[in-house]
Amino acid sequence: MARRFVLQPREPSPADPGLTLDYAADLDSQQHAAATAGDGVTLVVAGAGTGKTRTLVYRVAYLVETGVPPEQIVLLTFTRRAASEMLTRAAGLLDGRCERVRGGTFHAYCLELLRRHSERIGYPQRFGVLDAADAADVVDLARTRLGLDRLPKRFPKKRTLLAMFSAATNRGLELDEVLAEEYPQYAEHLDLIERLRGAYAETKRRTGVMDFDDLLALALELLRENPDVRRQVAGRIRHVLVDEYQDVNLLQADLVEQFQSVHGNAMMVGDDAQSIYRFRGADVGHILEVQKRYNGARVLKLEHNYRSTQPILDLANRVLDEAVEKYDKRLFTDREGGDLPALVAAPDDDMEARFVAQVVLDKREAGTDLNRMAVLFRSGWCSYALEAELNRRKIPFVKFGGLKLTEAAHVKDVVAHLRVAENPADAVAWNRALRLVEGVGPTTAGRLLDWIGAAATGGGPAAAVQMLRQSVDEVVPSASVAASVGRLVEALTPLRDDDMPPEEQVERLLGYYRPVFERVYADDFPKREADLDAVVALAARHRSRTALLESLALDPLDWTQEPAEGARKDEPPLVLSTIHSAKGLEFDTVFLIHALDGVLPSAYALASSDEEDEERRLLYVALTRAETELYASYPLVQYRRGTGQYLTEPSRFLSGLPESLLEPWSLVEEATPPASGDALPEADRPALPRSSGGA
Ligand SMILES: Nc1ncnc2c1ncn2[C@@H]1O[C@H](COP(=O)(O)OP(=O)(O)OP(=O)(O)O)[C@@H](O)[C@H]1O
Repeated sequence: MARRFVLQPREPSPADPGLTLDYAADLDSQQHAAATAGDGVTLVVAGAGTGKTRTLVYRVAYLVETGVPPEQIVLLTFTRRAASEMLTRAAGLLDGRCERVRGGTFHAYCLELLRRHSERIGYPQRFGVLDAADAADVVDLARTRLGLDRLPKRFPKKRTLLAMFSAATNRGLELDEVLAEEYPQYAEHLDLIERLRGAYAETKRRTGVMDFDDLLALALELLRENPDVRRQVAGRIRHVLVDEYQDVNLLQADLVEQFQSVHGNAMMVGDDAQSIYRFRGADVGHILEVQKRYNGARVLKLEHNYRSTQPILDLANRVLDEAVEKYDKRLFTDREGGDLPALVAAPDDDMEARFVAQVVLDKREAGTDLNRMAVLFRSGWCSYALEAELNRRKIPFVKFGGLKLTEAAHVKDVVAHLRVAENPADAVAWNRALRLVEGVGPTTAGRLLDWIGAAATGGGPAAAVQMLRQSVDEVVPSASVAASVGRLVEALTPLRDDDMPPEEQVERLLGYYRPVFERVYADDFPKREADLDAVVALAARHRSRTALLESLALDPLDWTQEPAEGARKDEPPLVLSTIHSAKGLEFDTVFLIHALDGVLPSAYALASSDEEDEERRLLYVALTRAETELYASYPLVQYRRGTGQYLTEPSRFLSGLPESLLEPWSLVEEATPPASGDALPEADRPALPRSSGGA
C-alpha cells in the first residue's frame, strides 16, 4: 500500500508580525496559550465565565490566519446557533474566510456525512430523521409487527423503552446492563425488550428513518467499517474543535477520535464542573480521561472569571468543593466588592413569587433592563406561581426550556405531511396524516398503511402515493371517507415537486390542513395559529424541504410565550428558564427559585454519588450565570396531592453553608403601608428585612 505523507501547514510563532490580530493583547495569558496552541490534541478546561467562547473564536481566527484552509476546520458545538455565532464573531475579527469554517452540532455533521455515504450503510439517500415523539410511534409500529397486542401488565412505556435503547447505544452498554443499572424492576422482561429493540431497528430501516442516536451510531459505524471513507473524511479535517466537551457521550467522544485520526489535531474545550446532560447519555468521564484516550494530550486551564463578583464565585467554588471527581481549578476575578448571595426563605410559593416580582420591579426602576435578569429553576413546573404573578403585574417574560415549537401537536401535523412528501415510505408520518382525516380510525389507517408499505418497497416512493390514489376506494369502506383520503392525496401530490420553494409547499399544505386544524383543535385553534405562521416563516429561511425538515428535527426551536397582556411591546422581557436551557448565558441578576431538597437535587437523582454530583453541577451552572446579584429562594411549604401541605427543606447543597458565603433572608409582610403611587397594592407588598447579619 502506498505510504501517505501528510503535509502540515507552516506554524508562525505567536509573535509573528504577519498576524493581523494582536492575540496577546486581546486575550489573557491562559486564553492566549489556548488560542495559539500548536498542533496535536489539546484539552482546554475552562471554568464558568472565563471566556471559553472568546477563546474559541480567537482559535478559529488564529488557525485561519496561519494558513489552515477554513473548509478543513470543523467546529462542533452544542447548538447550531452557538456555532454560527462564533463563526460570525471570528469573521468580524478577521475576515469572511472564517465563515467558511464548517460549524454545527455533532448530529448535523453526522447527518451530512450519512447523506453523502448513505449507500454504504444501506439507507436511501433521503432517509428521514425522527424526533423523540416520532420514535415512540415507531416503537408502536414495531410492537404491532411483532404481534404483541398485549404486553405484560408491568411493562415499560414507549418513552421508557426508548430511553433504555438510547442509554445502551450512547453509552456502549448491553441492554441487560442498562436494565440492571437503571431499571431493575423490568429485568424480568429482558427478552421481550430485546426483541422490541430488534423490531424497532428493523422498522426504522424498512421505513427509511433514523432516530437521533442512529445519526451518531451509524456515522461511527460508517467511519469504522469503511477505511476509505474514514481516510477521505478525516483527511479533510485538519483541525477539529469541540465546544462543551464535558457533555459528550461515548459515541461523540469516539467520533472526535475518528475525525482527528488523519491529522491528529483536536482541541476540546469544556468545563467538567458544568456537565449536566447525564440523562441524555453524556458522561463527564470523557473530559476527565482525555489524557488516557490521547497519549500526550496537553491540558490547559482558564480560571480568570470575567463575569461574576468574588462573593458569587466564592459560593460557586464552595458548592463544587464537595464534588467527587473533577479537575482542580479555582475561579478568581478582578472585580472588586459585590453583595453576598442571599438564601431567601419564603413562607410559600406565592410569597416566593411576590418576592421575585418585587425585586425585579425595584431593579427595573433602578435601571436594570428586564432581560438582564433571569429566573432559573430545576423543572418547568417550578415557575407556575411566578408566571401567574408576572402576568398579574404585567411584567413581560419569556420562558425557555419548556415545550419546543416542534413538539406542539399542530406543528407536528404539518411536519408529518411534509415528511410524507419527502419520504413516502415513512409509515409514522403517514399514520399521523391519515389519522387526521375525518372518519379514518386505526383500522382503516392500518389497512392503508399496509398498501402504502407494499407500494413503497415494491415500486419506490413515488409509487406509494400513486398506489394510495388507486386503492382508496378498495380499502376505505365509506365513499365519503374515501373522498376525504383522496383530498389528502391530492394535497400531497404537488409537494413532491422538489423545485417548489419550501415556504410555498407549506402554504399549499396549509390550504388543505387549515380546515382539518380547525376541526381537530376546535377549542383553541386561534391561539395556535401563530405557530403555523412561524412554520411558514421558518420554511422561507430554508433552501429545500430536506433542509427544512432537517433543521426542524435537529434544532427544535424554543417555544416562547407571548409577553403578558398590556406589557410594553418594545421592552425586552425578563427571562425564565430551566437551568439546562440557561447554559452558556449570563445575567446581571439571577434568581434561583425552588432551591428545595427533592427538587435540586431532584428526589429522583439520589441513587448514586454520580447522580448527586450531577445535581450539584447543575446548581453550579445556575450560580455562575450571575454577574452581580444572586438570590436563591425556596418556599417553606409545598403541596402534594393526596397528603396535602408539608414542610420543606432547602437544597442540601446550600443549607448549612456559613453566613459569610450565603446570607439568610426571611420575608415578612410590611406593617405600615407604603406611600401611594407604587406599582403594588399596599397589602400585597412584602418587605425584605434580613433576618440576620443584614443591615
Ligand atoms: N480577556 C477578556 N477580557 C475581558 N472580558 C472578557 C475576556 N474574556 C472573556 N470576557 C468576558 O467574560 C464573559 C464570559 O465569557 P464567555 O461567555 O465566553 O464565558 P464562558 O467561559 O463561555 O462561560 P460559561 O462556560 O460559564 O458559559 C463575557 O462577558 C466575555 O465578554
